Amino acid sequence: MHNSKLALTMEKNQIGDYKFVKTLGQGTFGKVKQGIHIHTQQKVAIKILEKRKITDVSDVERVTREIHILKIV
Ligand SMILES: Nc1ncnc2c1ncn2[C@@H]1O[C@H](COP(=O)(O)OP(=O)(O)OP(=O)(O)O)[C@@H](O)[C@H]1O
Repeated sequence: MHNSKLALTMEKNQIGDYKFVKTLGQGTFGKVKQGIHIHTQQKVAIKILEKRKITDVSDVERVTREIHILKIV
């Protein structure tokens, strides 16, 4: 499976071409930050999953389902 995200580098305030602007909220599995594309200024929401919080099979299923739904859009 092709996954370009694997090639992204993460610095303190930036991931790939997106700079972190601020924290939007906190969910069960991690934080959601507002990001802005460094060239186009497009604003996005970036969910940062904390692997240690994904503990059982139902967590994996929930996270996987959300990733699949977001990929369709
Ligand atoms: N696209 C978005 N735009 C703005 N804020 C967002 C966006 N996505 C998430 N947030 C904020 O981040 C918080 C955490 O989102 P996240 O999807 O991780 O968890 P949740 O759905 O609120 O809760 P849970 O993880 O328990 O299901 C949200 O409650 C919201 O405040």
